[in-house]
This record gives sequence, C-alpha cells and structure tokens, in this order.
Amino acid sequence: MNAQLLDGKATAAEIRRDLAERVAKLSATLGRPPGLGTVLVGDDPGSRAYVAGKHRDCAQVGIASIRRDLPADASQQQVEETIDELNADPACTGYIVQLPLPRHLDAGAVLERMDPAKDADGLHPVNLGRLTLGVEAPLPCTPRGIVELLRRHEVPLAGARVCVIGRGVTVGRPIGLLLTRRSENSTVTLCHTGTKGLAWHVREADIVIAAAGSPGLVTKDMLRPGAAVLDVGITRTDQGLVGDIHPDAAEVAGWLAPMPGGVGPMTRAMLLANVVEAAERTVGAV
Ligand SMILES: Nc1nc2c(c(=O)[nH]1)N[C@@H](CN(C=O)c1ccc(C(=O)N[C@@H](CCC(=O)O)C(=O)O)cc1)CN2
Repeated sequence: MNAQLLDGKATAAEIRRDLAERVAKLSATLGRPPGLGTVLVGDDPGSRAYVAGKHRDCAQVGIASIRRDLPADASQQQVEETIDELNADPACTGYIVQLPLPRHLDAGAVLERMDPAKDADGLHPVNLGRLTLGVEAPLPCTPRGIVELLRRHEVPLAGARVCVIGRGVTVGRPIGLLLTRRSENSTVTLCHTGTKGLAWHVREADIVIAAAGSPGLVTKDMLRPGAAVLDVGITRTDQGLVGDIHPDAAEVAGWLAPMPGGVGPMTRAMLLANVVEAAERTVGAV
C-alpha cells in the first residue's frame, strides 16, 4: 500500500496565506498588527528553535513579535513578573510559555498566572476546562493541527477508532477531548506507559496518533492496513530527529503524517490562527 501523505508543510502554507489576509484587515481596524509574545526560559536547543520558528511565522503573516528570553536559572518570581508584564501589555494579543520549563520552575503555577484571554496555546487550566465542557476556547495547537490536517485530507472521523499514544498535556490528553466532540464523533483510546498490550490497541485503530517520544515505537506489524498514522514524537539523536513511527509503517498505512513535515508545521500554523482569532474577538469580528 502506498500511504497518502498528510502534508502538514503544504497545508500550513495554505493556512498562513488565509491568515495573512485576516491580519491585514485586523491591522487596519486596530491601527496596529496583532502581537504574539513568547516566554523562553533557558537554552534548550529544541525550544530555542521552536521559538525562533514561531517568530519567523509571525513575520510571514504580519503578526508583531514580542520576545522574552530568560536565563536557565531564572527564578519563579522572574518568570511570573514576565507573565504579569505580558498580561498588561496592550500590544500583546496572545502569548505562549515555551515548554518544558527548567525543572526548578513550577510550570503549572506559571500557566495559571496567564490571562486566559491571552493564552495563545490553549493550555491555561480555564481554557482546558472550557474544552472539557465544550465551551468555546483557544485550542491547544498540536491537537488542533491534527484535527485540521485530518479534515483537510478528508480522513473519516465520525465513528473512527483512534489510538493515541502518550498522555502529555500538550498533545495526548487534549486530542482525546477534541476528537470526541460531537463534531468529530471519534472513539478514542488513550495509551501510555502503563498500558498493557499496546500493539493490540494500535491494531484496533483506524487512526493512530503517536506522541510518546519513543523512537520507532509503532511498526508496520502493529498497524491495521489502511490506517491513518500520525507521527507526533520527536527525539533528538546523534543521527538527527527520530519520530515514534517506524519508517516501515508507510508500507501498510493508508495515510501518513510523517515527522518532519506532518503535524509539526500544523502546530505552528494553529498558533498563528489562535492569535488571529483572539485579535478578531477583541474587535467583535468572530
Ligand atoms: N508552549 C508550548 N510548548 C510546546 C509545544 C506547544 O505547542 N506549546 N509543542 C512542542 C514544541 N513545538 C512548539 O512549541 C513544536 C514542535 C515541533 C515543531 C515542528 O515543526 N517540528 C518539525 C520537525 C522538528 C524540526 O524541524 O526541528 C516537523 O515536525 O516537521 C513545531 C513546534 C513542545 N513544547
């Protein structure tokens, strides 16, 4: 079987073109462009690269960038002061705190201190609560990107059996909430390190979303032929970046979102969409 490519790079480029038009209109209405803030603590190369990518994307669609970089030994108080500053800054439409934070910091307390209306990542407890209740809220970027990618490639969602691997807060937990909404109507099994018989769960699934950070975890023998397979795992090795989906999976998958080029670019595009929508809300356009 030749898997159909779920091309996140091309899809994200389409989304950015649409967003650039909306940003131009918003900038005219507001008298200034919407602004995205980022808070980066420390010098993890991956996190630095993701933040740099976010600001490049902003420049491409006309969103202003506000960047706050703090040293790896920044205190909880310093980080929280930065949050207070962005909460109060009228030029900042929305912002994100790049995760993970260094271990000495209380990430939960940092996220909770954000103004939920400026939470461009949809990771504030209030917004995750709204998502749980089915009330409108900014959606976490990777899960939103996954749903958008599946929809735009017409992968059937209603009634689909979805196996999610990984229970992290940015992907695994919220993707189940999105896919089980009435509008998606999928049935989700959330697998994690305590799951017995992972291969059995994967084989039952029409859609497999691997976000475990375990290189090559899902192999072709585990998959139902024709399944849609999305690789969200990224592990940095001496050989480069490695995903959770073994390359041989392409032989049996019906659709494949590879790493790189699948879900990652969609994560970036959805962050821009969240900022644009937050700005549109301030002018009553949505
Ligand atoms: N505050 C947040 N922190 C983190 C998030 C998040 O959504 N919000 N997600 C990840 C990191 N991330 C964005 O922040 C992210 C990860 C990967 C990609 C991406 O485009 N990946 C490429 C491959 C990697 C590369 O080229 O370096 C791809 O898949 O094509 C974008 C954003 C954790 N932290």
